[in-house]
Amino acid sequence: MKEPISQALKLGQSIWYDGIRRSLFVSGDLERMVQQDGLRGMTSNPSIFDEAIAGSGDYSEQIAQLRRSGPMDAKSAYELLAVDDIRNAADIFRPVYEESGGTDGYVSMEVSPELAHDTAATVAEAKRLWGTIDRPNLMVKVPGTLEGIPAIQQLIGAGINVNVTLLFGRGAYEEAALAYLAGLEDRLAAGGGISTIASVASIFVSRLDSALENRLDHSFSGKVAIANAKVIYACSQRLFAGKRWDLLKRSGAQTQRLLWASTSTKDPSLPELLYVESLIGPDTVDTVPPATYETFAAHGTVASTLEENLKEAQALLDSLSGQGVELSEVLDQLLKEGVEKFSVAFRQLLSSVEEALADKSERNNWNLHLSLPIDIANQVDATIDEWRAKGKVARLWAHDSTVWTGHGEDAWLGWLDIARDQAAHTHRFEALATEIHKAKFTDAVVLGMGGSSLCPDVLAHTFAPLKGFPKLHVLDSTDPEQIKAMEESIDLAHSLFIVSSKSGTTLEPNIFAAYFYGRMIEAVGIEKAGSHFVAITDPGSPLEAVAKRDGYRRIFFGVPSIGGRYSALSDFGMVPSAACGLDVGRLFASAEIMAHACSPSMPVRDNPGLALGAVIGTCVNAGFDKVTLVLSPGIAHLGAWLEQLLAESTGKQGKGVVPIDQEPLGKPLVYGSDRLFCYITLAGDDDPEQAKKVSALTKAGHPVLRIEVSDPYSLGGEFFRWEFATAVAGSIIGINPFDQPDVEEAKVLARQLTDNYDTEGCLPVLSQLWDGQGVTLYADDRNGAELNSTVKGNLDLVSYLKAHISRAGAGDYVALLAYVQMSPAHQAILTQMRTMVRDILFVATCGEFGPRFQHSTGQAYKGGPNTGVFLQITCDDAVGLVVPGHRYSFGVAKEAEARSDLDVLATRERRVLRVHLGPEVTRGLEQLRDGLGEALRTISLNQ
Ligand SMILES: O=C(CO)[C@@H](O)[C@H](O)[C@H](O)[C@H](O)COP(=O)(O)O
Ligand SMILES: O=C[C@H](O)COP(=O)(O)O
Repeated sequence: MKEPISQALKLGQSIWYDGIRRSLFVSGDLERMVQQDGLRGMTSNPSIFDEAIAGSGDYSEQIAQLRRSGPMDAKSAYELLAVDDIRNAADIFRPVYEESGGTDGYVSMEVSPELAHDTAATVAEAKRLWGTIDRPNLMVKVPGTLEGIPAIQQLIGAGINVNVTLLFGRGAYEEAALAYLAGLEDRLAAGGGISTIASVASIFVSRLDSALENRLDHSFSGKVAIANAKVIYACSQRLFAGKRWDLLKRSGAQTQRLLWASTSTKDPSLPELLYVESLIGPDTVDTVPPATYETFAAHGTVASTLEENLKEAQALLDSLSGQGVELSEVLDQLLKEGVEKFSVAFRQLLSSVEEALADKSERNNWNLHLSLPIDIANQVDATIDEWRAKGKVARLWAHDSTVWTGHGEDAWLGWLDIARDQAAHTHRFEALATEIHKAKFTDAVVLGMGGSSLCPDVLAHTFAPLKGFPKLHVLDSTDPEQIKAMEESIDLAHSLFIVSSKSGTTLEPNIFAAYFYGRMIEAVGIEKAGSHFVAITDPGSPLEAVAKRDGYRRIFFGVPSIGGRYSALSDFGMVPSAACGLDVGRLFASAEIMAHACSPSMPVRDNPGLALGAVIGTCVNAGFDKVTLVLSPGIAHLGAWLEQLLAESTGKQGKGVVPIDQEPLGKPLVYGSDRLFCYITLAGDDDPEQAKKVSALTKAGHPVLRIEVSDPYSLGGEFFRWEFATAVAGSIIGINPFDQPDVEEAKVLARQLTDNYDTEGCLPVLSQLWDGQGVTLYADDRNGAELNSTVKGNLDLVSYLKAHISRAGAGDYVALLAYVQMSPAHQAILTQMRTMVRDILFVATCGEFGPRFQHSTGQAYKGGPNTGVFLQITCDDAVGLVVPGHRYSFGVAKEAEARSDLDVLATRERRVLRVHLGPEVTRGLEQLRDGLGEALRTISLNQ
């Protein structure tokens, strides 16, 4: 038994599970929780069933069967699904029921919330459910409304177990308890036995604090709901004592236990287990939702807390009127809202079932369509079979590092559960959205690199800005022109800066933060500057200290077991999204559905993440390692997130994916046989030209996989699917997908150079390879010697470019790494260069901006297969921008990053040449494009 659960039981409290879904049975998880953890019961409600049925693929198979079996209305279909689950759960809890003599082991199912104000209908419905489910350890849930109370008496009188739900205050509780006693008396009077009748009175805890959050000052935070529960407990002590009760007890009556419901904390500033740990005491039940359950089972603190300070609890409630709060009104309102909330969930649930019955929402292989050469398709099948035979999906979820290399991967799997955990706390994102909305910011700028900025970047480009919320931007370049351009595009005094760095030690976000904090002081004054900043970082990082020192508005924490590129659904991706008004709850819901589809409870063949990962991993091992991303226009920026995830995760030890993003599509003939095309489209965003070209590639026999994303919020699910697939591909390729050794090395080198600049006032002098025609070339000794021996005295730009670029052969790729402003004009020139290279050399091409790519594809360039030919492009900076607190400027920082990049590429024996342009960057790039064109023409003439 889990220690906290067994200790609570010793103190008289049974822990129940506040959740149900089919996968709990299929996976054997529920059985394990009952047998090994010591779980003693389960509750469900309309919201829980809505989440389970509408929010997962668990039921699609059964719904499809129902559809095939003939016309059926949504309510009947829902009931069939729910009844199956409740029966299954009741059977799993049956041994607990038997062994506890009928005090524990119950599973609750609620009557339709639409009947909450109709006594007769509630009684009839409860009796029908009792008969249909036909399990002695069922509890039928009836709300503690005015009309529910007489129904409780009648049902208890009829020998049916009742869970009285939606109780908020002492008055309603008393009514429920008296109805229970009266019901027992009725049954006795009618000659029935009462010893097998059980009942709980469900007191909803957290909702009271949530209702009072904005009405009381901070000193009341997290206290009122607990005091209210204690006052109810004191009342139950009185009701279940004395003459009336003794008589019933002698006839075998069981105490109607108090059950604490709504027990997860909703206010993020409160400890997660506050309500659970504060209400442990005799004759009680605590039903805890999944995320809270796991935390409590793992490290809950158990002490007999319920009976402490009972008198003070009443005094605290009495003091509320002095604060202008009429408690009884709040409690009435909560009941009203509670009924409404369950009714809404129930209606939503029925409409999803209806849709599924009409075949609108059945998930067909999760929109993944494959067109693979037959030998690859066979290998993919064999890989999936091997995963099934070796139970690798379950092992992956169980954090078994031997799925990969057995070197610490288990410590990096926090992303598997993050959607579920976040979904349980959407309240904190709602609070942030309200706060930012009130503050009337016009712009929000994420200052961060790679994994800490790419998810917000995708969402900023996918969703239009929302009225009343700031427009989302991302700054991930030290190019001074780019920083200035960002500053000029926003209204500084009305902007929010989100400094995002997991480690808190990355050079770029730290110097961006220093710069904009200084600018903010100039704009709004030192007192207010901090309120324009938010930090997202891991606990205890240097950035946390800066945020505290500078009085940042909020600090959000990452999860230490989630690496940057897997952090999209953690606060790194979700805080900026919520701040800009996106409905992060919808992103989590879609991610949860996908996570569930990828879980061990689903058939291995239907696992959408495994299928994708198996294709990628198999293709890479078979030499199709240039994973070419083709995205429909509305989600074009997803490519930058995907390339980081794939490249940084798999590109190491000379192996891995080389992602190719934003390369215009060409005719089938211009591609070598090293490509896997991933065509990802957003429904309704089709580009017919693009579709035609992809279809030509498919016909020509190139491997192509296609994914259709139904709407922008489904990106939540895609984030999870691709993370899972990348982890699977990493396992197939045979590397650790969670480290980034070569990125780290370049980061350290760049910091050394900038630190050195602070003491020396300059960077070390570089020796040139060649200088002329307005550009300077640099290379390390090995590359320099190789190029010099090829140009054979023809010392000009075109000859060097030709010598360098012609080193790329079949299976290689050419990467242009430009440390210049990331503007559309520059992007267009790089694209022209890439197209020329691809169409003449038939090799894959990458076009990246530095230093941004160093935190992304940079890992694969340095650590992946040694098939890259790199042309680094740097420039003189027209704008000088000093980094506050340092001697160096942003231009120097960028130069340090370019140098460290070049150094690491050279030490990894890569083919690399640096071209330094003058201060006129666009002209310099055009000159380079023309020179490259000429070089390629002479190569093609010689072919
Ligand atoms: O069965 C019960 C109570 O009887 C529970 O399922 C109860 O409905 C839930 O604890 C609450 O609905 C959860 O409330 P909340 O955490 O969403 O505020
Ligand atoms: O991809 C991650 C980047 O290197 C940024 O790292 P960070 O979040 O620790 O600043």
